[in-house]
Amino acid sequence: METVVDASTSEEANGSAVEKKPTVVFVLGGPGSGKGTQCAYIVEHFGFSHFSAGDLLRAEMNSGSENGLMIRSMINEGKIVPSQVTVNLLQQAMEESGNDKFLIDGFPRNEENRAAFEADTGIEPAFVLFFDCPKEEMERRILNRNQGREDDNIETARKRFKVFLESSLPVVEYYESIGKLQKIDAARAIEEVFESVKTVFASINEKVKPHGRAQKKFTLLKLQLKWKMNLLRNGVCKGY
Ligand SMILES: Nc1ncnc2c1ncn2[C@@H]1O[C@H](COP(=O)(O)OP(=O)(O)OP(=O)(O)O)[C@@H](O)[C@H]1O
Ligand SMILES: Nc1ccn([C@@H]2O[C@H](COP(=O)(O)O)[C@@H](O)[C@H]2O)c(=O)n1
Ligand SMILES: [Mg+2]
Repeated sequence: METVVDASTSEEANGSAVEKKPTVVFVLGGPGSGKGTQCAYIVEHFGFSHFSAGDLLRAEMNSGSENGLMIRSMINEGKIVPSQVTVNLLQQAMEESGNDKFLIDGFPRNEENRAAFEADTGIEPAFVLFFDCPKEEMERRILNRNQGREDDNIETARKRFKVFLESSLPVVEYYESIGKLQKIDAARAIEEVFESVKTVFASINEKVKPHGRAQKKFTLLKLQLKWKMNLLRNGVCKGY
């Protein structure tokens, strides 16, 4: 298993140890783009714990909790559940896992999600994976998924896609603007997509190995410049 080192943490300042925060990678992409599928492979290869915000919400919905009815109605309408509910579920799952490396899948879904997670945990993602897939392919995948999800029908899928465009893409664009976005072409076969994912994790590992503060800053600036050049050349998504 390969390891991934967080650029922002395991460093010593003035001889004293700085508190080591967990490494968090946000995994974003439209409904059905393949986030959960790829996360399972990443867990196997890179030792992360995987938490899907949607899965946590569905478990909470089925647990008979006081938020259950509200969550069911939001999910069936493709709407985004208030951040405090989702952030609490994520924080609890992270604490209970005993791990310090997390793939947070399907989160942050909007600016409110992003700000609430940062305010409550003090954690910023090491980087953000974005699975870029055309709408027609995502629709096909959702309608063929067959996992008994109440929201896997054409009507709700279209609502989810609209919410993705209006609320989630701006968050993707935000991470692009600060040089943290790693865009993956998700329209290919599962194995091909994972080859690209592996390259991202391996190259991040190589580039953020702990070294001097000045060298680290220089490396990050170089990376940001490279990502920005790529994004300028390719645009942020498949032109939804
Ligand atoms: N690259 C791929 N090619 C073809 N089918 C795929 C690919 N990746 C995933 N799938 C299939 O598409 C469906 C959706 O994948 P997955 O559940 O991973 O998407 P997701 O992004 O997590 O969706 P959601 O946002 O709705 O949770 C699944 O049935 C999965 O097996
Ligand atoms: N941050 C989030 C994530 C999900 N939801 C709700 O769950 C639904 C399903 O999410 P998937 O990632 O499993 O597709 C989604 O449509 C939302 O209703 C949320 O509110 N907040
Ligand atoms: Mg999923």
